[in-house]
Amino acid sequence: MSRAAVAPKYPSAMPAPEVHARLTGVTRIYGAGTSGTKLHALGPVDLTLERGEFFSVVGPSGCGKSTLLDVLAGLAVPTDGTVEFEGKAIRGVPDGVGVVFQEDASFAWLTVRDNVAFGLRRAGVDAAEIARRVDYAIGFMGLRDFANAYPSQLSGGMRQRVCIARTLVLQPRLILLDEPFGALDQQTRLLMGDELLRLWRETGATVLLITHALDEAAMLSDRVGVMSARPGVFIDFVATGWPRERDSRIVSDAHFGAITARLWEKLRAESLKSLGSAP
Ligand SMILES: Nc1ncnc2c1ncn2[C@@H]1O[C@H](COP(=O)(O)OP(=O)(O)OP(=O)(O)O)[C@@H](O)[C@H]1O
Repeated sequence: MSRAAVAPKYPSAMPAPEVHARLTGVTRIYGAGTSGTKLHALGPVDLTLERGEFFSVVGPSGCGKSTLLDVLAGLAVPTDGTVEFEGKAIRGVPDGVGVVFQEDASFAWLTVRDNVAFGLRRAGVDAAEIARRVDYAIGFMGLRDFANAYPSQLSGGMRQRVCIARTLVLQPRLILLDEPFGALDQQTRLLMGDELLRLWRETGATVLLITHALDEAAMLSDRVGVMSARPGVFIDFVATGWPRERDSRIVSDAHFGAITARLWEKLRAESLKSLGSAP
């Protein structure tokens, strides 16, 4: 056997990456099993998320990104293939997985504090523990002064902070975000990106972010997966090489431009396909 074949892939001082979630041969066909119209939305997709990595997905509109997230969240069952989280097949929403959606999903009739406490109350967590976790999440997301406000009294960015705090309070080990900042203006989006990086660093959670914004993907991620036009499959994986300590100031780094250029090069052709135009 050659030396190269037996050499360890990682130096002994550096632990090998641990698989946190894995999709193998996952497809999703809407309407499968019925006599009506079938729509092949996704796959086959193979994807491995390492524990603690920040992974983003970009792809043309309608290519199956949200479907991919739904499958990982246990909200949709794949037509084919397997989905694992922490070594176990996913059936239903797994404990330890938190989801943040694009739309403002805060409850208008509850205060910020009650919004954040909602999931814990439903789960029957005791009152002292709820108070402790809610205080932490509200403080972490900079919402302390708004704890007794209602969502209608907050800006879009603050409401999305409430939604993130509501997920954070559940102490997820895998956080799935579907276009969480899509409705926000550019400056707020970049600053919310900084908040998300801080949350990722401090919790050690694995993050999967779906975004249309290439700058967001390039700035936030350790790795970006580019999907094809529907049915979405991964056509490229781009490792950004950023240090763990990073923030939105890296948008002025020359390397940032190189990453977004590569993402756009791949995405442009696929987006034209999904619009029905020639590249
Ligand atoms: N419940 C459903 N039933 C039938 N078709 C669906 C359903 N949900 C999504 N689709 C279709 O599946 C395809 C993929 O949808 P999906 O929302 O996953 O894509 P996406 O990449 O997240 O889209 P966008 O970028 O516009 O948010 C689309 O053609 C969509 O119309």
